[in-house]
Amino acid sequence: MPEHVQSAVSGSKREASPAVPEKKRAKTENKGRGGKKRPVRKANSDETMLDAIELLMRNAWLDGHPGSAAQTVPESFGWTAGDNKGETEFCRTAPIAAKLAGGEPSECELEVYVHELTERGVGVATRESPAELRVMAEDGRRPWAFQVPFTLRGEKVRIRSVRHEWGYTQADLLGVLEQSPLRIDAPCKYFGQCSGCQLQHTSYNEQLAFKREMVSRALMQANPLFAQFAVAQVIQSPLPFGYRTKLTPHFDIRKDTPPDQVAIGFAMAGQRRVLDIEDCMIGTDTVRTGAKKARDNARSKMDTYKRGATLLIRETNVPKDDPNGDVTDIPASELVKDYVVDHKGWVTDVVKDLKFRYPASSFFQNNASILPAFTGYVRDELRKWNEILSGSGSDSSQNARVLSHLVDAYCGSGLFGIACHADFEKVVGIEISNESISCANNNAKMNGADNCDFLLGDASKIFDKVGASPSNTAVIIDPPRKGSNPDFLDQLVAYGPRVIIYIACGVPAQARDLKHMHSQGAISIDGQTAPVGTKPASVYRVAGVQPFDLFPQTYHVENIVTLVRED
Ligand SMILES: C[S@@+](CC[C@H](N)C(=O)[O-])C[C@H]1O[C@@H](n2cnc3c(N)ncnc32)[C@H](O)[C@@H]1O
Repeated sequence: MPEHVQSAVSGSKREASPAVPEKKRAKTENKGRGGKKRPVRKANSDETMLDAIELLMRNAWLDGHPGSAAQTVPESFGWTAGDNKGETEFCRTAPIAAKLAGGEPSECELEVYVHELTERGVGVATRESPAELRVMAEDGRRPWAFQVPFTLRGEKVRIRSVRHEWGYTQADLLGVLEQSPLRIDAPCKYFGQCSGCQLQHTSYNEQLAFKREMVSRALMQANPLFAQFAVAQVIQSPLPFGYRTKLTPHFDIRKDTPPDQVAIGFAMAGQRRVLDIEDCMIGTDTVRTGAKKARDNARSKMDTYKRGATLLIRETNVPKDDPNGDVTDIPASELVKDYVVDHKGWVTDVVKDLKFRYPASSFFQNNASILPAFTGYVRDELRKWNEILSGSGSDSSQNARVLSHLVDAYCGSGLFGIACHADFEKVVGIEISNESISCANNNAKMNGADNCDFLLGDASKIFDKVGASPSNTAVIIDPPRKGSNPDFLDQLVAYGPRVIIYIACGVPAQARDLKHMHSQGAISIDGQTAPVGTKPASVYRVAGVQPFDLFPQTYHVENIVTLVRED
């Protein structure tokens, strides 16, 4: 393990991130100390840890002992799970964790085996080796689990516990005792301290394999029947480093910190402090140049910023001879890279021969290197199904096509609708942000996509505005990380487009949405649908699951699911 990781992870104190899974809430609601009613906490992403433990319990070693490994900390320990003691947590946590894990309370540092990774790339470890876990399973006992970042399956590591969550203890990695053959030296000197990247300690190929597995796992955890969906190999980013076209370093101005010592960078792993980062390797060359200048500039006028300020550096494309000039009539190929640091500035992104213009502060996909493949996949998937459904084999002329209309729901500034417009008679998009919708319409105009009409509104309001038979319509949905909602999904199924392309940056939410559709009888698996009282208007089969790696070195993955209506 690189020295900087070791020094970074040792001695750190974590901040709390409360997590009380839904099923536990009812039980915990009134259990505060001294009879005080504790507020009900929302379940959050730490549940992925519980999912991972659950998986651990269900795997080969513990087969036959299904169910959550979650255990509550015994009251006799003088501490109730879920309490947040912030920075003083460690001194109380370490002995408790040691005891829960079957050791002596004096063991503040423990040696543990990493068996699994959560979908966030965090190791799930126990004091027991795989062989010992098998014996435990036979005895019907459950292990106490630890969450250890920056580890890999099969590793034996030294940890120090930091704080408890439901059924597990968060820990810091102190050192790797038995190293996985998949471990590599992380290229970035901030890895292990910075919260931005979680996977730099393994090769890019391994990262891709991990992400494919995470997509399968998310689907399977939503519904075990979804294990039957074949998840394709993850399409890799052409740039595993130097890909991010947007960086947002932030800083925390504290009363006693001299301006030249204010940390400007990203959140420290597991803490609410900011780590000073001079250079971020996942940024594009242009963005890194911009970030260095923006840092220097911020330092020189630190007194003008408020606590919690954020810098914004975004790559843009500008006319070569006139960086402030109008890009409208200049071909994409003639634009050159530049950067924007003004939150109120404008950005032009280039995706092959298309240009997209939008305010620097608004949403756009942040890995330009993969966008031609990403948008190309959606376009080709629609073309493929158009040809198959038209029964026209290789005939791709527009007249022969079944799919004449495209709906781009959650369209942002029009990326997918415009990228696919040439294959459709009409494209209608919908988006809730006023600013984005006006960009989408301007972008359509700038790219000669005259058949596009982007409307302002909630995605669920699109279905009466399509103006075409559902049998001639394909729908793209690309909601935010939290996914879509039953209202939209039920209307989608009631409308019944011939093809649905569901693009997701939040794969568990996407899996949950598919689960909802399946529970309504709207997804068939092996020709079978879930038994429901009233049959839905349309039934789909999953015709493709294709992950894309838009965010190398991090645990994030984008996933595209194609659903085709069964007629
Ligand atoms: C992940 S982004 C995708 C944007 C676009 N497809 C792209 O790739 O650039 C999700 C978009 O959904 C929009 N959005 C969020 N909630 C929405 C809703 N209820 N109805 C319509 N759009 C919504 C957001 O403003 C955001 O632009």
